[in-house]
Amino acid sequence: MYVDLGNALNGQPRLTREALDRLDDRVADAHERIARGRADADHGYAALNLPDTVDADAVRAAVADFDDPETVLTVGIGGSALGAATLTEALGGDVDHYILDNVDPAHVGTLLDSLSLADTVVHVVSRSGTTAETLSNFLVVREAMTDAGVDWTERTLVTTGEAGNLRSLAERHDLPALDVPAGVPGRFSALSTVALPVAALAGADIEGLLDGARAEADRLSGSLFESPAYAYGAACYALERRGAGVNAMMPYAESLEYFAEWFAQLWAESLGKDAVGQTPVRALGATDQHSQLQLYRAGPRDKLVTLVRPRERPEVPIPETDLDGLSYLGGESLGGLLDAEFEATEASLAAADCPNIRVEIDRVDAHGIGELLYGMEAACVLYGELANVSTFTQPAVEWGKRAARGLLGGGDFPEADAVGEKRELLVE
Ligand SMILES: O=P(O)(O)OC[C@H]1O[C@H](O)[C@H](O)[C@@H](O)[C@@H]1O
Repeated sequence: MYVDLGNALNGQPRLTREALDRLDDRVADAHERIARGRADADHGYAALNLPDTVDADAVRAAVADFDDPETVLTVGIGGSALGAATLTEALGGDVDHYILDNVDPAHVGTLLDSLSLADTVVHVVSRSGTTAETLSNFLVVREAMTDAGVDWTERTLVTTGEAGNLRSLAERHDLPALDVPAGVPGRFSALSTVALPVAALAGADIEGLLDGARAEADRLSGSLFESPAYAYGAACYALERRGAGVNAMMPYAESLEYFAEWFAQLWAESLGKDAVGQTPVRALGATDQHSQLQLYRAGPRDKLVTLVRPRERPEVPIPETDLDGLSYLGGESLGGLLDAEFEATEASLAAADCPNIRVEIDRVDAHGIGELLYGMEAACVLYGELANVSTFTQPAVEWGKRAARGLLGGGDFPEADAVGEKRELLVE
C-alpha cells in the first residue's frame, strides 16, 4: 500500500509537516504499545497477527465438502458480513455471493425466491452467536431450504465463537463449524475464518491475501514516515484534532465499493468514543464526483477526502469516433479516463485547500486487497492509540442491541425502558 500525504498538508483544516514530525514521537510510543499487545495476543491487537495465525488449510478443509456451489449466501451482519462482501466484490471468483444482513422482509423474501437453494452454500457467521438479525435470518433461510426439499444441514457452514446460540445449533445438528479466532473483534476479522471461507469457495488466492497483509504488517515501524498504514492513521488523527471530523472514503474502482462500506464500520465503531472520532462517509469515484464532490470542495471545512486507486487496471480502449467534440476520448482507455478523473478530483480539492490523501495498491488482486485491509486495520489501531480510546469495544452499539432485545421480550434490559420515553412532535 502506498500513502501520499502531500495534499493533506497546509489545507483547511491545517496540518503542517512540522506537526507530523512532532506527532512521530507519539507514533513511536503507540507502535510499542501495539507491538506489546500483539506479542501478548491481547484482545483486538491479536487481529494484527492474523496473517501468521490464520490456518488457511483449515478454512479450505471446511469448505472442501461443498462441491462447486453456484451461490454462497453469507448470513451475518456488520463485521460478520462486510469483510466477506469486500473480498468477493474485489476478487470475483467462481460463485455468486449474496449477503443477508438486514432483516427487511421484502428483501429477504425476494432474495430467497431468486436463489436455487439446492445449489447454495449458506455460511452463517456470528462472533457472539446471539445477534438477533443473523439468527432470525438463518431460521428463515433454513425453513426456506426445508420447504424447497433441500437438507439444510448438508448446505450450511457456521463460523462462531466458543459459546452462544449459534454454537449450540451447530453442535445439535453436527454442522461443520469454524471458530472466530480469539481476540479478534468482528470488524477486524476479514482475514480470518469469518470471511476467508467464501473467498475459498470462490477460488480466491487466500495465500496472496495473507501475503499482502503480511507485507503491510512488516512495514509497521516506530515512524509514520516508514509505514504507510501508520502514515494514514496518524494523518487522519491529526486532521481530526484540527477539525476534519469527516473522512470521505472514495475508492476509484467499482470493485472497492464494499471496501468503503467495510471501512465505515471499522472507523466508526472503533474510533467513535468519548466525543472523538471521524465520521466515515462512503463515496465512489468517479460516480460521486457528479454528486457529492460539490460539498467536499465547497462545503464546511470539516473534511478529509481519501482517494483510493489501483496503479494498474484492466485495459478497455475507448473506440475512436469522428465526432469532433469527442475525438479527445478516442484512443484513450476507460482506465485512463478514470485515472484522469482521480487526479483531477485530487487537484480540484487541493486547489480549494481541502485536505486529501492518496492511497494506492498495485492492483485490485489478492495481494493488494490483503495490503489494503490490513493497512486500514493497523491505521485504525494506531489512531485509537493516539486518541486514547478503547478501539476494540462498541458500547454504544451494544446499548441499542439490548434495548431491541428487551423490546422483543428476550430478557430484562433496562435500556428497553427508554423506548417508552420517546419524545414526539408529530406533524401529519
Ligand atoms: O458477529 P456478531 O456477534 O453477530 O456481531 C455482528 C456485529 O454486531 C454488533 O452490532 C457489533 O457492534 C459489530 O461489531 C458486529 O460486527
